[in-house]
Amino acid sequence: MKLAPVAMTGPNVESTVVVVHDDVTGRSSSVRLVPATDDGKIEIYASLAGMRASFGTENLLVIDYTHPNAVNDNAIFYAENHLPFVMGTTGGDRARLMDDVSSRKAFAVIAPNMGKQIVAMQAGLEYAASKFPGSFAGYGLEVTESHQSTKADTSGTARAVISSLLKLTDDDFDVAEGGGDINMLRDDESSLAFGVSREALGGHAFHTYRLTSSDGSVVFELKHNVEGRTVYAEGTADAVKFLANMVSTGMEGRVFSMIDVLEAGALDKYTNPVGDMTATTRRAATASSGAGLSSASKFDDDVNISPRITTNTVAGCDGKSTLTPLRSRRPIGISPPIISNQNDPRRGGGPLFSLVPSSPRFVSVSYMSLSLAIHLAGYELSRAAVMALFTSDGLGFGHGQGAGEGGGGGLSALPLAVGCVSPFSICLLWFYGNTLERGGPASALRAHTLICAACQIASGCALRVLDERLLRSSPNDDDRFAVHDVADAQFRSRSLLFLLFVFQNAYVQLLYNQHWAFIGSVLTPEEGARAFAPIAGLGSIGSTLAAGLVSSLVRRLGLIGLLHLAGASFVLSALLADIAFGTARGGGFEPRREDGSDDRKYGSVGPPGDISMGGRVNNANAPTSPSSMKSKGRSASRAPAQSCVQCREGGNIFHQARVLFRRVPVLGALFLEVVLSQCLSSLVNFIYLYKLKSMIADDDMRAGWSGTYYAWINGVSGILQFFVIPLLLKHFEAHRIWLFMPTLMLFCTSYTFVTFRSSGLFGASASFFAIKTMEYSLRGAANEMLYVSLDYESRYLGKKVISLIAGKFGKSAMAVALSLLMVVYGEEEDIMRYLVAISILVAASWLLTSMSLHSLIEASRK
Ligand SMILES: NC(=O)C1=CN([C@@H]2O[C@H](COP(=O)(O)OP(=O)(O)OC[C@H]3O[C@@H](n4cnc5c(N)ncnc54)[C@H](O)[C@@H]3O)[C@@H](O)[C@H]2O)C=CC1
Ligand SMILES: O=C(O)C1=N[C@H](C(=O)O)C[C@H](O)C1
Repeated sequence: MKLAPVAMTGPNVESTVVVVHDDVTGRSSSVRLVPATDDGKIEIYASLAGMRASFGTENLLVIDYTHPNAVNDNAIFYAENHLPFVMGTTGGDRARLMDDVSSRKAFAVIAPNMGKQIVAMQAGLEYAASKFPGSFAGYGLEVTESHQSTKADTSGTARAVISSLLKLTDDDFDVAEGGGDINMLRDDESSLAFGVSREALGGHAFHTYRLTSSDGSVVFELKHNVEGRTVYAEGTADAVKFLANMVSTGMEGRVFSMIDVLEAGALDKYTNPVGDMTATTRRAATASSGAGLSSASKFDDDVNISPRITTNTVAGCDGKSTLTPLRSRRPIGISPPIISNQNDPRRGGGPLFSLVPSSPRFVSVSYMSLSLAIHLAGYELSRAAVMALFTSDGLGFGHGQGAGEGGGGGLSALPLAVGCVSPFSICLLWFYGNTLERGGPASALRAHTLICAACQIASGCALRVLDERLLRSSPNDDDRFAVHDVADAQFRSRSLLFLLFVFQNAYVQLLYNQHWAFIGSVLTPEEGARAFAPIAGLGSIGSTLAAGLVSSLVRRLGLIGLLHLAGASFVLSALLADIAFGTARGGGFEPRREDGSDDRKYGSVGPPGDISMGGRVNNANAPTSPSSMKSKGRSASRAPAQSCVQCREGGNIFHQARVLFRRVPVLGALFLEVVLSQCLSSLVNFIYLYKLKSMIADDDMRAGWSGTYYAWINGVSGILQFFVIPLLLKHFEAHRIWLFMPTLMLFCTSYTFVTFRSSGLFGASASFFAIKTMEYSLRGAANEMLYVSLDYESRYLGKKVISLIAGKFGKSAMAVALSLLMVVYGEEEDIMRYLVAISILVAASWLLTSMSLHSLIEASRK
């Protein structure tokens, strides 16, 4: 759905162009405001003709939030021009309004209040009134309502509610023009005294109805207090969908109420009324107060909707009416969700989708989820093979065969490779963005997954040739040709492995984001909140199984065979993703580019997690999560529309971060905490890999060991994330996580130090195991719990800064430090012991930072 480029506005308003910005999707639309004068109407007629030619006669719908003075004329205009309309505007001559619309057999939803909850309350009162008329006989009624000082009329909602209450009581309450007995508050002082918050003085609707028995011994009070406009925008979205469906049935035009809309929803007559509205649409309407005209495209819905159905758009902007062409039903570019906050009570139960399992959306999401799981499985295979080859003595950076030093080392180039991952990811993102722009999401994902597969397979073939060359040449000081040949082959294989390492780590994250972007685009936020955890669980199972199989696969296929198998998994993943896109295309809900929209986001959504040094995708710095997506919606509604604009306009990200940290010190502390934890993560990973290489010289065995190790990490973090942490968080205060993580690491690194020489692999791998498991499970939940307590702007920018800078900075800083150390000292055992000692210091600094973060959280809670 799209906003139309033209909108009607008040006759006294200058014709102008406004830009309507959607905070959620980041998209903007320009809307030309045309005053509702005779001249203006000529322009509107011309625009209508153009829109109908472009989008189809039935694909236009009006949303009217204008002025009480305009109600009657506007309604006749819409009815005579065969424009179905949703009218929220109150006032005017209501009886005439109903007559005018009904007699013209026009389609409309007209309601003085679009807030679904308020409408449900009204319906309840009506029911009580019809069931128990007069049950409050003798009770006196008092009504106070407060609105922004600019509101021209008496609350239409109050009038409607009073008409129901007057069926219950015999009070002679007067609701005449001008308000009658209603106590109308329209000045800021009275509104504040009535409980309205200062920020909502410009837009609120507070209502209190009090019924008091004649002797004053019994008092009933009914309140509905709304700040902002989101609740109306949401209801309007439902009304639009409902009306589009009614039009499509071919029935005669009728005037519906919001109770009709609610009842239709309750009876599930059509699918997913809110879900099918785009976030853009809802936000645009949220920001609005005016009349909107919108257009829509045809779509075949998944269930219960006739193929003829058309859907229409919501439109609206500051006090105007808009014409809106619609292209896609779904927002694209939703940030990839990460599982966290599994204990979120808002998750609730209920079916996964409001769709039947055979519906195209269910099928397409299932295929994409499988594609994601196979992609992660392929990554596990590739990681095990690449790490073992990277540190191998023949093809890799070890010192065995080539230098004749008898096996060992192999990690000196690793920090540099890790340091190259972030810059390479940025280039890749740019490249991906271009492909996306040229071919759209489906072909971009296909092309890049196949590139990824081809690189694994081609590298495997090249490494096999180089390995044979190395085996053929016997390094012998006297045979200068053979020495040169070995050196040349090693140079090539090392360069290839270096590139493969960087490439593989950058690519896995990028493609993983694309899978989630598709899933996030196809599912509504409500469905997503239920489906993300099982989908992430499927991914977890894929990677755990693959990692667990590495050991037996490597025995059968060898390391290069493992690379080929990884390549084959990526091909399969591409195929499944293609089927997912194909199904979406067939169902008419394929995420695709939209004119003027910020669709590059589809491919450039922020990283859902990060890739550790040889690690899997983790959610340490996840920008969003299913639960946060929900809460994002919630707080976005609380936030002033311009707050996000400030986020974008406030200079470069470093400047924004400085300003933000000064304003929200808890985010500054979180930033430091993330930097230190990422430094430690890289360091203990390096120590673990060093120990692994020095204890297991055989490449195949090393790959097998590391596969099993990662299978345990994946498995344990999955169990923690899905089962243990939600349980624990019921009994322990969440902010203790911040202290728990570094304390555990202080113990683990001290243990590694004490046992470094004696305990073999166990001591070194324990630290890495602990930090990785926490990163995959606890970290995301901890971050989200902190973000959720912040205001919208802090959360939006905080996530951006922390995920973009803190995580990468921590890793890159450690990579640079380790690279320098390797150049100066090499891989000496003593140096490694120093590194373990340093890891204790880093863990201690992390603990100190966490303590300050913890006390800031405590202080803000108080
Ligand atoms: N049903 C519901 O749930 C809700 C209804 N409303 C109603 O919506 C109406 C507007 O409320 P606000 O946005 O607060 O008022 P507002 O005064 O901020 O905006 C009204 C806009 O309508 C424009 N306008 C005036 N005459 C027009 C015309 N002939 N054609 C097109 N546009 C015209 C004005 O230029 C102004 O920008 C009120 O009647 C209010 O009671 C508001 C919120 C919720
Ligand atoms: O003007 C408003 O703001 C509102 N108007 C409607 C009304 O008059 O009832 C609905 C809600 O009160 C907000």
